[in-house]
Amino acid sequence: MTPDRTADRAAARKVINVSRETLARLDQLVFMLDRWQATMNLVAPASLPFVWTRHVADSFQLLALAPTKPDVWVDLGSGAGFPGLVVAAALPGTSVHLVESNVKKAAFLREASRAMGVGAVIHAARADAVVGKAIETADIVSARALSSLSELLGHASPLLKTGAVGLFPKGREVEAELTAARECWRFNASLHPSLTDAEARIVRIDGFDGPR
Ligand SMILES: C[S@@+](CC[C@H](N)C(=O)[O-])C[C@H]1O[C@@H](n2cnc3c(N)ncnc32)[C@H](O)[C@@H]1O
Repeated sequence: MTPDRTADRAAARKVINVSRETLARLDQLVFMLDRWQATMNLVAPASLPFVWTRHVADSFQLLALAPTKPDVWVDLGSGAGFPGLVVAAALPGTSVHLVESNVKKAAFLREASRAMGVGAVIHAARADAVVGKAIETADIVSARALSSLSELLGHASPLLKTGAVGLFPKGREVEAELTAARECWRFNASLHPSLTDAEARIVRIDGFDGPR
């Protein structure tokens, strides 16, 4: 491990307080990401030395905002598995669905899930093709860096309507995104500070009544 990577993993461990087994699964995720990143662009190359804080811990912090022991967690636009594979590593009893439209990234998710031994269900499809269809209900629906909040609510609406809690990490434009989303949708939202980025917030959707 490079000195940067070692220090970054140690910093992330302040947020990621988990069993040895879960940590081993997360180490395996990072190992797989390094291996596949050599031939395809899974995450921004500049973020790789900081993969533990920028991606793993940033994903892990969502767990504190979720109801305890969710049965079903759906992550939309999972990319390299953030936050979906981190959730799957931390919640072995939860059925975790990862929806990713890029077939190469979906192949990575399948291989990484197998290597981690987490058995996440990978859907190589666009969110709209599976949400409300193959996936009818969930306790949690998450998405990081997929689209604007308003579009996210559209993608997640069949699950939010049936009672899922939404967890959506957002950057400094979060207030503007909330204002725009309120023009299209009726929902209750709370904002939570990010433990990994002082300017970021996590939007938690706790009630959703559909379009305006
Ligand atoms: C910017 S990346 C974010 C990946 C990951 N969530 C993260 O935060 O690192 C957005 C991902 O969503 C996928 N994507 C875009 N539109 C999608 C859709 N409608 N349904 C499912 N996945 C989609 C892209 O292929 C890409 O992997």
